[in-house]
Amino acid sequence: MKKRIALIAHDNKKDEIVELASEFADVLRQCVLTATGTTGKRLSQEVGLTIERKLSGPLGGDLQIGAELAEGKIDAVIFLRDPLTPQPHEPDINALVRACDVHNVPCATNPATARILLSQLTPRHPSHS
Ligand SMILES: O=C(CO)COP(=O)(O)O
Repeated sequence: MKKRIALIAHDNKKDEIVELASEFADVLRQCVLTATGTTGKRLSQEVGLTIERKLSGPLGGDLQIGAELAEGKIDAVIFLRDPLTPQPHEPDINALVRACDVHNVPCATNPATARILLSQLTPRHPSHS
């Protein structure tokens, strides 16, 4: 069954999620993707991924993804948070990360962890020995 991945990035991290998604585009194309509004728009326009877009984060997108996750509909979350900029919807952000911990869903909050997570989803190529 296809993995269901949520992709989210704060504004200062959007270039990084585009770079990450480009790097792992082959893997991500094999997954069912969802994203918050602006992140999803950039990933579909700049990386060409097919993504279900929720509302923008400050308007409730994190909560929509958190609700799906609580229902068992999300297998992993890539959430590139900006730790240096206050966010008006901080409670929503915390709720999503908390939901990951409650339901034991992998949640990568920085690119280094995201690369490890996405590498695990990369199909192994059989050797031609
Ligand atoms: O704010 C966000 C996550 O908390 C991201 O929302 P956007 O992808 O709409 O910018």
